[in-house]
Amino acid sequence: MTENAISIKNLVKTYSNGKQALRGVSLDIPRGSMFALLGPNGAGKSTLINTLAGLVNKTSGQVTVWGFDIDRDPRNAKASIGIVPQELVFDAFFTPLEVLELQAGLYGVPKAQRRSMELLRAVKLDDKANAYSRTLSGGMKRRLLVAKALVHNPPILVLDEPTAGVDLELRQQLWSYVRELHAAGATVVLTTHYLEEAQQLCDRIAIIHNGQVVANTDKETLLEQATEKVVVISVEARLDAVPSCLDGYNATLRGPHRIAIRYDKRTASAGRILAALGGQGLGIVDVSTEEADLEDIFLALTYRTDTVDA
Ligand SMILES: Nc1ncnc2c1ncn2[C@@H]1O[C@H](COP(=O)(O)OP(=O)(O)OP(=O)(O)O)[C@@H](O)[C@H]1O
Repeated sequence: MTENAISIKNLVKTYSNGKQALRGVSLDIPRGSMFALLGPNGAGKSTLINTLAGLVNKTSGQVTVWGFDIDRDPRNAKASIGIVPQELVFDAFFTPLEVLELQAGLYGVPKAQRRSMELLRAVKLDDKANAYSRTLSGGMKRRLLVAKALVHNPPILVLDEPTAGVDLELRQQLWSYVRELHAAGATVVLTTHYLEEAQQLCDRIAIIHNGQVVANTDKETLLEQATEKVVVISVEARLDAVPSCLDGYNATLRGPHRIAIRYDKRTASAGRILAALGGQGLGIVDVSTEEADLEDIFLALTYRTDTVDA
């Protein structure tokens, strides 16, 4: 039995118009992980997720979901995954309770094992159980889609850009529920444009760009790849220009009393920069450093492959 929730080998998808959306993607998503799939628009994230869901037919490659090959055992593969799609699509004339009951029916969940009301309570929609879906706000619809993805009790939950256009409070509610599911054992895969969200929520991160995986590692390792740091030094003296002792550094003024110096932490240190400034009689009053974050790494990686592709 495989340890991976999802295992993808050399996945290629070429659409009928010739567009190669996935160009040999290999990716293992460990069971029990909280996994982020990041990538700019058009990178291939939805194509990847829709392949897992059985909505897109792959061109070649091998995919297993919870150990079930999607070609040889599509029924079990589908039963192992719940997908929250990007678009808010509902039949407006069904109530949330009916939406969940219908979905349970589609998945063949016996009546005695259905838990529609429990799910509505979990996503805080129990008071809307019998309202028409068209009367729900965007955020409520999003929550209903999460409940819908969970009716067949799948061990894997995939959320495709779930918080795009969702306000901050709701986003936090949604994430706290997703965290609960994860703590209860679910494997969670999410695609997001909010890098900060991936950084806060996920333990593993893959970056996909132009249909290829350009990074796939645990969050800490990815963050360690950031080699650039910034030290910001505030001084008493009024500065008109960067002091000449910083020649050779990438230094800029951030106002008349602050200097920001970018440096590569492998070859320089804040201490050395301070030492260079120390003898100048500028009166150092404050020093702070800024670490690169996921966004910097993301930009560096996607920029690099842009350049390679060009
Ligand atoms: N049905 C289709 N026919 C042809 N090309 C498609 C089709 N669906 C997607 N594409 C193209 O495949 C590429 C990958 O698209 P995909 O939707 O998977 O990217 P994405 O990373 O999910 O982007 P977004 O964040 O914008 O949803 C894009 O260039 C897109 O235009």
